[in-house]
Amino acid sequence: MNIIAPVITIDGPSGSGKGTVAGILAERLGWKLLDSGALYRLLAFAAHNHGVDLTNEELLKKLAAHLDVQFIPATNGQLQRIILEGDEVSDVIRTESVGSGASQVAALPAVREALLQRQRDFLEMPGLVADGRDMGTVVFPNAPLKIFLTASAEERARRRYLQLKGKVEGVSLSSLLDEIRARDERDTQRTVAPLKPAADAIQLDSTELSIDQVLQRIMSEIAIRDIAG
Ligand SMILES: Nc1ncnc2c1ncn2[C@@H]1O[C@H](COP(=O)(O)OP(=O)(O)O)[C@@H](O)[C@H]1O
Ligand SMILES: Nc1ccn([C@H]2C[C@H](O)[C@@H](COP(=O)(O)OP(=O)(O)O)O2)c(=O)n1
Repeated sequence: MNIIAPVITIDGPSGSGKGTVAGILAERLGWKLLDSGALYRLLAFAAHNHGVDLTNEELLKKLAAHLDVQFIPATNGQLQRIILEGDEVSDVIRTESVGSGASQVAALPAVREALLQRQRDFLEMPGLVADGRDMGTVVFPNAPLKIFLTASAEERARRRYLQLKGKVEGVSLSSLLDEIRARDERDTQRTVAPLKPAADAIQLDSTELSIDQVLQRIMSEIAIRDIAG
């Protein structure tokens, strides 16, 4: 019998806490993790390295189909590691400039199409936690639990600022807020797979919630649905 593994999708805008919450949930449940944004970031980063213009849909589609990438799962409190063409790129793909490039290539339909099956291939027993923009709407529309995580743009910029301060030079709260707003605009306005809650998603505003409180809310939704065994 072919048993389909359950998926929990966590979609939402930049800085809402998706990656943090998805990583902790996957570890807690012993499930696989799909950080779909990393795929778009890797593509933008690889395009830059190979001198491919971020508007060249044909070449980006080919690059996306052949991306040589390895995700090494988190263990014992160590974060997931990402290897691109043999080099560790876990940190360098997290800058706001790579995020902005990711958002540009992500608006191209041929790129999304090229990455679709690669994302679905992450699904395996006992389950998958998938974070991104279109996990609940396009990639895993039958997921038994869909979360749409938000927070005010000001709070998301503040979180990013705290995260990057001391690690990245010249980071400023006001430019982060501008960049976050520009990315929100591009991600929600694009015609293909725009950022929006699935009709059956649970919307969670984390502006006033701690990471633990967000996790508690999601754990109670998992318990209600009895999806984690
Ligand atoms: N509820 C929260 N309260 C305060 N800080 C948070 C919360 N959720 C996440 N963070 C912090 O905000 C930053 C961005 O979170 P992240 O998970 O990368 O967001 P996303 O994946 O949605 O872009 C991280 O430093 C994270 O620790
Ligand atoms: N499923 C996804 C995931 C990310 N993207 C695009 C849009 C986002 O602005 C970029 C980067 O996504 P990522 O989740 O890594 O960004 P944040 O951590 O939320 O800042 O990629 C997408 O279009 N679809």
